[in-house]
Amino acid sequence: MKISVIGTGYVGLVTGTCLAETGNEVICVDIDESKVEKMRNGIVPIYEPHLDVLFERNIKANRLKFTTSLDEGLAHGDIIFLALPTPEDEDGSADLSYVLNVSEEIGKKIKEYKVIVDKSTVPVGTAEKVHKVIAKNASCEFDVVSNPEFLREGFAVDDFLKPERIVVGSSSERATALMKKLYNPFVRSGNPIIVMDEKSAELTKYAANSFLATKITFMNEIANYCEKVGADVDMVRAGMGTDSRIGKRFLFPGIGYGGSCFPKDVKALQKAGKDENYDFKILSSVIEINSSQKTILLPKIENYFKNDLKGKTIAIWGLAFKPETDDIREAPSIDMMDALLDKGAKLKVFDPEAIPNIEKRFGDKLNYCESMYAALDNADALLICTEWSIFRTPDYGRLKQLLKNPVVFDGRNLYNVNDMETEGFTYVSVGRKTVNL
Ligand SMILES: NC(=O)C1=CN([C@@H]2O[C@H](COP(=O)(O)OP(=O)(O)OC[C@H]3O[C@@H](n4cnc5c(N)ncnc54)[C@H](O)[C@@H]3O)[C@@H](O)[C@H]2O)C=CC1
Ligand SMILES: O=C(O)[C@H]1O[C@H](OP(=O)(O)OP(=O)(O)OC[C@H]2O[C@@H](n3ccc(=O)[nH]c3=O)[C@H](O)[C@@H]2O)[C@H](O)[C@@H](O)[C@@H]1O
Repeated sequence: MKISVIGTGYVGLVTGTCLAETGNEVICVDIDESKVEKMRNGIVPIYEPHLDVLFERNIKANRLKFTTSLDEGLAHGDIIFLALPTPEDEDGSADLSYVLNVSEEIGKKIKEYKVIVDKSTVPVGTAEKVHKVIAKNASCEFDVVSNPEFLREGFAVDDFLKPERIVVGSSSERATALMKKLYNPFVRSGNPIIVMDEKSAELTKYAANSFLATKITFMNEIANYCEKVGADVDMVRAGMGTDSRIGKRFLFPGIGYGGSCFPKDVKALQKAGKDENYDFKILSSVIEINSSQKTILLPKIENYFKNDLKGKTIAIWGLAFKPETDDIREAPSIDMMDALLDKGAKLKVFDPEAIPNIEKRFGDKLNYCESMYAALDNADALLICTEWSIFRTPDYGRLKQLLKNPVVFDGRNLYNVNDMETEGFTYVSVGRKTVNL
């Protein structure tokens, strides 16, 4: 099939590449000329594990092309995916201007039947709006489908190729048949394509993300309470998670959720509720708790240094909002770094992938290090914000030798508390006892 993808970010590029992998002819359109230039030169513009292999293979096979020309994209695809940004607007709602502006152009430019697929995360009623905007100028038939995306950054290729489900919101039999044909290769293992109306599909996406953010936030509150009463959140998590009704995943407490989606999507659903005079009280709590959770370790760091962080050097491991990505959007590390800089601390930072993005945000305010151990050299303490695998088994001897004080503040509970106690570290984590303070 002929596919066009408008917007070649984390979702668009993965969608385009994976659809090319199953034999479709794909053109990816992006407004960012430098990005398109890079991709034309065979460079994957984002860090996403396993994407490079598929990317290269499909470019070589002539199934994956890139352009800045919307006209070219619209002429090519029978199915046109919109994978455009829907960032948080000033009032918390999703900014639909990217989606609606491109839709307006689509209306003016399409000359034969097309299925316009909204893959961006958008509020209930957007498919209707997109339909209206296109219909204003369209001289041919078209259908609008809502097809929310559930991939996770860092696992995007795997999630796309082997989705647990595909949601198709469509009230057109013709469009639904095309979508089923397109996605059939991805659901051979028996996972379902769930067809529903457009509004339910749109809400499914917000409900899923908001539920997951709530699950994490609930565990963060349990963790905070564990510290008050001397319980161990790892034990509580294991005890709870084995109940299949609860499940083991997304119960890991820490310094809050970040990323390009949970924060904005929870706020967008809360705002959408408000617009209908519905008060999503649970979401308001989630937003408030997550915001304070991001700096939950700050008072503990201040306490260790007797409220005087001026001139103290803190090493930070992990800056991306989660491992296996270079994405720093809403990363808890940013809140911690802002707060520490504000208190007069100096920061030596390391992340395997996110430093270029962090450098754009912080400039020369930080000391960027080439390795995890270089960051420790002469630092007064270590703070961990992201659980990259390489941090999991450090050389404890080297850690102690390089740090001025053997103290680790761990926002992701990477280490066994008893091991850290035996190794002689002052070890502060989330929802577990602090040792050697
Ligand atoms: N990042 C993720 O893991 C997931 C994101 N989503 C949703 O997918 C949508 C896209 O998200 P990302 O891929 O993360 O965004 P992104 O910011 O990484 O990529 C968006 C791309 O669209 C391009 N663009 C902007 N205006 C354009 C235009 N007029 N014409 C052509 N290209 C244009 C930008 O240059 C950029 O390359 C959002 O609604 C997001 O909520 C959904 C599931 C997962
Ligand atoms: O809409 C989206 O963009 C995507 O948002 C999330 O994916 P992503 O943001 O890539 O990453 P997650 O693995 O979900 O992690 C999000 C945040 O929650 C935090 N988290 C996750 C799990 C956990 O147990 N504890 C926890 O604090 C992570 O550190 C991270 O900051 C969802 O998992 C995807 O299904 C969805 O498609």
